[in-house]
Amino acid sequence: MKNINPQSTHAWQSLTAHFEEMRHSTLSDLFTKTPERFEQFSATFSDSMLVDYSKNLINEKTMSLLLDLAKETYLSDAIKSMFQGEKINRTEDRAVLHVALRNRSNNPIIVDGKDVMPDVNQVLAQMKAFSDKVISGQWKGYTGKAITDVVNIGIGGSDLGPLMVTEALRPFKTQLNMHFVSNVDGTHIVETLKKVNPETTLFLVASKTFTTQETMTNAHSARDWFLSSAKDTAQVAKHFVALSTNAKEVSAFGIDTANMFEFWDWVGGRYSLWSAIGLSIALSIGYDNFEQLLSGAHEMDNHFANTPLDSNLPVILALIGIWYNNFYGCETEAILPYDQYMHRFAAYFQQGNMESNGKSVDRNGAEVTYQTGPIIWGEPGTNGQHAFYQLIHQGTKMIPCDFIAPVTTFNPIADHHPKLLSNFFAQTQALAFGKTKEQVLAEFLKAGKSEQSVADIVPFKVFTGNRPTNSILIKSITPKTLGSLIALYEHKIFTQGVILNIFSFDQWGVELGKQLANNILPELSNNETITSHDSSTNGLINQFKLWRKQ
Ligand SMILES: O=P(O)(O)OC[C@H]1O[C@](O)(CO)[C@@H](O)[C@@H]1O
Repeated sequence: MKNINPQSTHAWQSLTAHFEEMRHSTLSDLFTKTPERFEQFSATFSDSMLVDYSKNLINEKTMSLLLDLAKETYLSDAIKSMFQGEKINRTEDRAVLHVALRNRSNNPIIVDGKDVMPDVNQVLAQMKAFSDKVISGQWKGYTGKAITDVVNIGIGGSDLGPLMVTEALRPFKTQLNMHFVSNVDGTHIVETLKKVNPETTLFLVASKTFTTQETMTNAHSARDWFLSSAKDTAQVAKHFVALSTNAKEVSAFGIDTANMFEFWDWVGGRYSLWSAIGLSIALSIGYDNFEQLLSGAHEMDNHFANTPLDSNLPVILALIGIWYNNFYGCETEAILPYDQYMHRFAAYFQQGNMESNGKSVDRNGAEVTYQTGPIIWGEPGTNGQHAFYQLIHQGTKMIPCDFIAPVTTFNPIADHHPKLLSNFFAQTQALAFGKTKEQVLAEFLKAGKSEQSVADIVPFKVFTGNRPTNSILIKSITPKTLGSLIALYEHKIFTQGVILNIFSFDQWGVELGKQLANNILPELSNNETITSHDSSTNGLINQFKLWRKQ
């Protein structure tokens, strides 16, 4: 990967000038000028997904300059480097190969002179055999009963992905009850253990490093709880398996490495749901459905790797994101799924995007002089409409939004789905075109009010519009289409990282807090007054100690 400062490119200079032309354009004007705008700025993927990006503040020139930016920053070469297993995660000296985990065409991918595919396929076979056994009831607990409940203990990428997918694919569920414990707050594990029976519960200890404080603390508490019933450490093997890259720590914890599902350092935590970390997904929806998820992602991988940049969906979405982030000065992006099952989708990509592109040092080690990754947030529609959409519609900030909705529902009760979808369609329309003062007034006049009597209220009812959105319409949320959708967002993040000249696959920013917490933890074990920190930290710790004593 070449380390090009995006601001040094011709395209960046041209985009800066072009922004001055565009900043006063409105979506209404853009749509009026080009009636075929939808055809021009939308595309379908695999006959199951429609991406409409026409309600953005872009024209042909914008897209052409953004594509120049992608070319000048050697995006195509970077995509090749990732798929070929080059060590593009340079600060950790690792390849970035979540694409190998779902490489259903099985073509060799070489890392350090070795094809990784045989190992990938071997772990998939192990996951299939294990999940089949547990789902069929063949795998027995220590009293001979079949497993009814699965508790995934993990955090960050070892939690958010499996949790999001198992929720999104609930209509495909097996009979197993799934639970996810992530927080080191004892409440999380305690409340979960209240719901399960040690005789019929399987714990998946999911941790790439197997050293993460939260996960190891929860795993030890789960094991203690289990042993208080089973009374025999030999029974742990029937109830605890590990999903990890660290065989040494797995054995040290007391899990037989025969019950370990391996993955590799070239799988980033936040890109790991496709790996052994996805075992909870395979248990929740069955292995065949898990494989469909991989296939959907693989299809998007092929699209990303082989499609020219100007019709490459992850690239297009990434470029539009850069347009708002770096030229319009938007700080956040909202992801708004109109699908209750997808209620963790935004939270998942909050980690995906913010841990990947929340960097301020470029690939040369210099401080950046431009904005990098956006703040990601969101909630499902229609709930968000009754909470924060007020600010999106009429606030002072421009918040580009992605609206996502399925055409069909798994719960076709009464007219819920048409109502849901009418909101999905209406919201992007309202955001784009707003309501003028004249329209507000006309409505009042039609209702028999005089212009004079409503003059005071009119300004509050005006919607400026011009608020950009993408709409992603999906035939149905299935394992396959969800796989494609996740991969679409993953590659969008990759593309933005390449263009913004940052390393998207490390996460040094999480280390300092961990280190300082490790320093503070022993200080909490006694009642001595602390003086070694700044006055705020000392004050907080000492008040904690005082109130704890009372
Ligand atoms: O799987 P592990 O090693 O327990 O790490 C969990 C999470 O912690 C992080 O390293 C930092 O928060 C994430 O990147 C990762 O997903």
